[in-house]
Amino acid sequence: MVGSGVSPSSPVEEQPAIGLIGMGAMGSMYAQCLSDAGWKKIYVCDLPNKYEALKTKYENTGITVLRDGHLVSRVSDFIMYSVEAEHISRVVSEYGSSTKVGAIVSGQTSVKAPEKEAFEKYLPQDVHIVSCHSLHGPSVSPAGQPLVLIKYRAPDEALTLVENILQPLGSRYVYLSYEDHDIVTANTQAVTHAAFLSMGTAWASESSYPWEHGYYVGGIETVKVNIMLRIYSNKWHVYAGLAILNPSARVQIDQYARSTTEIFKLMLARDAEGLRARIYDARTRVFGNGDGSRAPILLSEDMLNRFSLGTSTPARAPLPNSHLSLLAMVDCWARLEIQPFEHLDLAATPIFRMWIGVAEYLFRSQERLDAAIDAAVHDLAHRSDDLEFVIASRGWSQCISFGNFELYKERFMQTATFFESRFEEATKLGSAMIQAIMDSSMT
Ligand SMILES: NC(=O)C1=CN([C@@H]2O[C@H](COP(=O)(O)OP(=O)(O)OC[C@H]3O[C@@H](n4cnc5c(N)ncnc54)[C@H](OP(=O)(O)O)[C@@H]3O)[C@@H](O)[C@H]2O)C=CC1
Ligand SMILES: O=C(O)C(=O)Cc1ccc(O)cc1
Repeated sequence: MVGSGVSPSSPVEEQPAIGLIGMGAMGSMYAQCLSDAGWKKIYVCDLPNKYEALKTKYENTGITVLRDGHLVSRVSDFIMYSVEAEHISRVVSEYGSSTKVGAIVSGQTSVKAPEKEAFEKYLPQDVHIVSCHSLHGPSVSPAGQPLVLIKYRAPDEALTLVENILQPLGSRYVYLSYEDHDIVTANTQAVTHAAFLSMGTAWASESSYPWEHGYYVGGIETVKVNIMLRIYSNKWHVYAGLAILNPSARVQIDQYARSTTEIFKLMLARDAEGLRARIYDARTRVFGNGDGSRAPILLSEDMLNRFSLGTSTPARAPLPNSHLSLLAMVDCWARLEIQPFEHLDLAATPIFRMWIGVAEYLFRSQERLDAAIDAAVHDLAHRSDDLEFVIASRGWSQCISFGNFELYKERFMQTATFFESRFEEATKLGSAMIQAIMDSSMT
């Protein structure tokens, strides 16, 4: 194995050859970052039909484009597969046998059960496995974000070498097993995405960009809109993979739909006391008695207002909102006995961090929570949105339970197409909002 103490300033002949298979959003972000830092031997490929285009793109850079994963695997000391989780088995079965003897193999997939199976099945015994997962999207700066490392079949020096190779990302290493990775990411990502996917589907079903008409503008509404758009502007397969292939995810997404529906039934029955009891109970289970020792994630509503799409300030005082998506989220965490704050410091993605922040903002204020419960039972302004939301969350849960990628893609793309014209602005604002919240939570 290449000396594990190397750095980008080591002489070229001592540097490890780094191979990246899959040059989509994550693969190219890694290639650029590692090359910028000074790693000199970077070999990349995507599907052979993209060879010429990639070659042109990386001409005169330190990044060498090869025609396929065989060529990358046979020359590289560290190889990362950055391909769709749905395809990881097929891709590793194709190139795995070309892996250089003694190399370290890694994967970037968001769900590890299929990756682990593929590596065990198709990699030769004389190569090491140290996997990884950046817990953020490709348009977020990796600096300070969690980067999961999984030492599965490898000596300590192999882990040290991977740590050194990835050091230029500036990410914070989180060490997990393959199994714990999937439990943690189901708790943090899968169910969070279900909430935002459902918001998007609900608004698209009403053919509405509500923030352009003065609704869902300002404060936590801004977070809902920006993150929903951010998710729909990402690749559908990322969300499909981590929801459908993660063994723990389905149960949670099913519970989210159940919580949404049951709360909505209490609303329809005008059962204020039943709803209040259920929501207060969920609050105690998730937030405890609120000793106030942790600073809130969302520092101020004013700060969030800066990132509103459409109008920068609400056109009118916000209408009372049941915040059904949030009542259901906390209810769901409570019923699954998930303690979201335990994941916050260890392995929170930016989106999960903001989602807990929004839940906390609502649930840690008696006044805001009571206003939401009152609105849920007595106010009809959001009732039709809430109805669409219930249908959407049930639909997403059912779709994921079928395990059908094509169906998932159809649903996702139908909503994404509706919002597509708003993605550019939303991505800029969303990234700035995430950065502001990350900065404020690090100071
Ligand atoms: N995007 C995100 O926010 C994050 C994604 N991830 C994970 O990283 C992985 C990659 O995601 P991302 O980069 O966003 O997805 P992309 O779709 O942008 O990139 C995947 C790339 O791999 C290519 N590919 C497929 N098969 C092969 C093959 N046999 N040989 C070489 N290349 C191949 C794909 O080609 P084609 O499109 O033609 O199939 C595509 O260009 C996924 O597993 C995802 O879950 C992890 C963290 C964040
Ligand atoms: O922050 C999120 O949850 C995102 O949506 C971005 C993302 C998507 C997939 C990952 O594996 C990691 C991060």
